[in-house]
Formats: sequence, structure tokens, C-alpha cells
Amino acid sequence: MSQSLQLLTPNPTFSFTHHHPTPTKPTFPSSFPLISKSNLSLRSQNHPSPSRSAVASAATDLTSIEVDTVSETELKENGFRSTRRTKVVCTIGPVTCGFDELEALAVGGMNVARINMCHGTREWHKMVIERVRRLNQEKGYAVAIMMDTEGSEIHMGDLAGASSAKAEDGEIWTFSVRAFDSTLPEHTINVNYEGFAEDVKVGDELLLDGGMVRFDVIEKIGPDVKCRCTDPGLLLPRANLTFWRNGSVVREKNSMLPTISSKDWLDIDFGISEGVDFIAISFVKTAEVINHLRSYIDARSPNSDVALIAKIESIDSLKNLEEIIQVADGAMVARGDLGAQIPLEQVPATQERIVQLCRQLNKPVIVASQLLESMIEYPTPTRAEVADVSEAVRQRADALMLSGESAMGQFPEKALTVLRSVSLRIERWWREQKRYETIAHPSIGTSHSENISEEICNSAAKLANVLEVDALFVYTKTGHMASLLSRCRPDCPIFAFTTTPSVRRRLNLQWGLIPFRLSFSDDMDTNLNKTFSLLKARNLIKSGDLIIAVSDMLQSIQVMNVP
Ligand SMILES: Nc1ncnc2c1ncn2[C@@H]1O[C@H](COP(=O)(O)OP(=O)(O)O)[C@@H](O)[C@H]1O
Ligand SMILES: C=C(OP(=O)(O)O)C(=O)O
Ligand SMILES: [K+]
Ligand SMILES: [Mg+2]
Repeated sequence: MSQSLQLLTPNPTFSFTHHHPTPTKPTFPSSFPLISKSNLSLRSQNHPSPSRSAVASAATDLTSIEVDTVSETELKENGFRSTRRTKVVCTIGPVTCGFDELEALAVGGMNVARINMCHGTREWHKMVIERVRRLNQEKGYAVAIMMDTEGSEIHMGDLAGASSAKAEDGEIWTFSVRAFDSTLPEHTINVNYEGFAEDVKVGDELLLDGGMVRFDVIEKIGPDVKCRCTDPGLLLPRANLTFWRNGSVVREKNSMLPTISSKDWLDIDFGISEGVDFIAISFVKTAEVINHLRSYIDARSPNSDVALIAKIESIDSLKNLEEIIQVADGAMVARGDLGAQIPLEQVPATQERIVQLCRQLNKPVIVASQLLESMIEYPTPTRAEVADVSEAVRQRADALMLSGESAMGQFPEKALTVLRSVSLRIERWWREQKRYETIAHPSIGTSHSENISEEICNSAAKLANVLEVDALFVYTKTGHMASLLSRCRPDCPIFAFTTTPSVRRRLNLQWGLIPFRLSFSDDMDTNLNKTFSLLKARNLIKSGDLIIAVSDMLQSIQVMNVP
């Protein structure tokens, strides 16, 4: 039995009639207009649970549904409401690039694998992409791939093969733009930016790795800059480098460097040809850069549906924040570099502002860097790190990101487990606290039809909270309706059914969405029948569960008990 509201575009007729059968869960507020639909008669089908190999061949099987085993287990184990809503991005590096290690991350809940083009060779990245693909194909996961560009800001070079170098208090180090071959003189660091020795002044402060290690500039000798270490620490290969004068970051000629360097363009070509799902653009300064990249991709690969993530990590990006997020497909609060460009104490408020703005503009947002930094070395996070992760979850960011913790740390899987368990706990706490929170977002649609979709999703999410439904179902070809529902952060999980594997992977970055691949038609009754029988066969739903279904083919809301 179903109660539904349908808004038919382009010429919506808002005529509603009352005729509803008795629901088994709370009824609507009587003011809510309804039209009834005939009872759905479900063919009873008896599908065996698909084996792993069945999942692998599902792409061609029109009668099956694809969902990853981890989401499936999480849904079954603790009930729908306890399913994790916050997504996790893991940076892949030397300790996690093996197939088994990647699988362990997928089992641990990794939603997106990030490769950072600052490090490693293209062959290495290609190998990681192929392994993630194989994992998806063989094991039914929908792990998306995010390629992160190097960008053209200043960073130090490699340490002639060493994995790190220790700078001690008071030591004199030389930062040089000279090219060294395989051996580096002692206490020497190569800098990738030619204008460095020219731009820097005696008395400036150098911050490496977002301020983890600091130096004072004491002398300039041609291409060499002599510096004294004031905050000792570990120098890592290719760590970022900024210099500060009178309390703010100096952006001389390096601010004129193109956001996308010639190496980045080659990496982008590589990413497009490999079919990555996301490209994260480092040090975005303006919306124009994103628009330019999008036209480039459209011209080069018209069928590509790669999503562009703007990394907010510079002063320039903060100046143009709204325009940048508006044109991007999502944003990353890249706190590593951001914390080296603005005073550290401004980072938390900036993070909150970016997260809120993304939610308003309906763009997924990732909170990144140093979430569990101590877990690179230790198996337990600090209390402060747990509080930081909790805050990002409480802000309801779409995703959290691991960097060094999963790329080169000693406890990648443990770090992932911490993110997962903290997310679950804070989400539950938040639901208990904020039940019936009213959802009010500015309207973002630019057409009548878009406004209708948006209002449908707002209403569906509100209904889902009030009626305490078990799940929201959304049938979406492009993923747009699913993201509009996610934006409302409803109390129940959102089952997003989509026909295309790439849309399914892309939705895996967004808060609360459990993406399924399913072939469906424009006929909602048929779609619902099919979904119910397939999900029942996998013991994911049972008769009597209350669901709300929305669709972007037929703009409608249907409330129903699973027959
Ligand atoms: N592909 C890779 N190959 C080798 N080391 C890597 C790779 N990706 C990441 N790492 C290591 O993990 C650390 C953290 O990763 P990330 O935060 O992405 O880079 P960065 O610290 O350079 O911004 C890096 O400093 C580097 O030591
Ligand atoms: C995520 C970030 O970028 P990257 O690791 O590429 O420097 C950051 O700066 O926080
Ligand atoms: K990068
Ligand atoms: Mg960065």
C-alpha cells in the first residue's frame, strides 16, 4: 500500500485526493495532501543471495541489484539507523597499495581511494587504480578514485631517497633552488620554486609541512638561503613550504604561478584516460580555474563524468570561496596547507564556514589532514584527535580523509576503524539531540523543475524524520535527487538506486547515501516491485518496513509499507 504525492512537471497540477489505507506506522499530519495509489501487487520471488561472482557479473544482469558487502553487513548488523553516514577517503601510499591492503581498507569502510600526484610515479598510480577497479569488480565494492593534483605552490624536494630528515633546534640549514643530483649536501634542502631565493628576505620565517618545522632566514647567498631552525621536527620529502613576514604569509611572484602546472595538465590527462571519478585541484584560487578545467575535460572527453573537487587551502581560495564552491562539484578543507597560509587559530572557524557553505550550495565536502596524525606512529589516537574528528562529524561534513595515516603510517586499518567508530557514535548522539530539527536551506534551483525536485527532497526528508521511516529510497539517473536528499541530513539512511556504475561510485562520497546499482524504468510501481523483491531476497528489508520513495523521473513522493 502506498500513499503518494506527485508533482507533474512541466505543468504541475496540484490536485490531491484523500483515500488512504491504514498505515501500520504513524499517519500523516492531516494537512498533508495525498493521492492514493492502487495497492502494489508484488510477485513473490525467491532469489538466492548472489554469490561474489554473481555480484561481479551484475553489471550486465538487469534483474539484479549491486550493493557492496560492507554497507550490506552494516545495514543488517546494527539496523538501518545505526548505519554510518559519514564517508571516508583514504590516501593510498606505500603501505596500502597492495591488493590485500586495499581490500582491508574497503572492508574497513573506505568509500574513496585518493592518490596524491605529489608522490609516486604515474605507473605506480596506474597500478593502484587497476587494483581498486579489480576490487570493485571482483568483490562488488563501489570504491571511487580521487586523483589529487600536485599544484604549483612551493614545496621542498626529495631527500635524495631518505624517508625523512631531522632538523634540530638551532641548526643551520641551506634552502636552495640549485638542482642537485642524487646526493644532497648535508643539511641542505632543495626548493622547487625558482623565484624562492629572490622573493625571500632575511628575517622571514619559513614554515615547512604546515608549520610542523620552522626556520628563520638569516642570510642569502645567490641561489642559497641560510636558515636557522627554531621549531625542530621531521622534514618529509616534498613537504610544503611557505614563508611569513610580519605575521602573514608572503605571496610574491609565487601567487602568479598557474594553479594547474604543466605537470598537473599531464596528470589530468592521465586521470581522464584512466577514468578516475574525482579530480581534486590543489591551491584553487578562482572559479575560473575550475570552469577552464571543465571545458578542457568536456572538449577532450565529452562523455567523461569526472567530478571536480576544489581544495580550499590558500588565502586566495578563501577570498573567492562562494564562487569557487558554486562551480565545483565539491570541496575539500585541506587543513594542511590552509594552516600554513592563515593563522592556525583561524582554521576551525574557516572549516565550519566551508562545511556550512557546501551544505547550502549542495556540494559534498571533505575535511582533511591531521585528523589522526599521531596514528602514523601510534596505535591509539589522542583525545584531542578524537575531539577533532567528532567536531567534523558533528558539523555533518560528507567525508573525513586520512592522509599519512593510511599512506605511510603504521596503523592504516586501525585509523580507519577509529574514524568509523567515532562517526557512528557522534551521529547517534546527534540524532538523539537534534531529532525534529527543522531543515531550512536557501533554494538553489535555477528552474521550476529544479525547484520542485528540491522541495520534494526537503519534504521527503522531513516526512522521513517525523514518521520515523526505516529508509528513504531515491531512484536517480544523474544522482542529483540523491544529493538533494543527502543535503537534508535525514535521520534514516538513503538508499540511492542508480543505473550507472560511475554515478554509484560518485555518490559514495556523500553523507548518508547507500548507493545501489539497479536497472530501472520510468514506471515507479515496477521499480518499487523490483527493488522490494531484490532487497527482500537479500534480507535487507522485510514486510512492514516503512519507506519513502522519491524519483527524478516522475517527480513524486510515495510513502509505503514494504508489502
Ligand atoms: N604515492 C605515494 N608514494 C609515497 N609516499 C606517499 C604517497 N602518497 C603519500 N605518501 C606519503 O604520505 C604522506 C601524506 O600524504 P599526503 O597528505 O597526501 O601528502 P603531503 O603530506 O605531501 O601533502 C606524504 O607526505 C608521503 O610521505
Ligand atoms: C589535503 C591537503 O593537500 P596535500 O596533502 O595535497 O598537500 C592539505 O594541504 O591539507
Ligand atoms: K596534492
Ligand atoms: Mg595541500
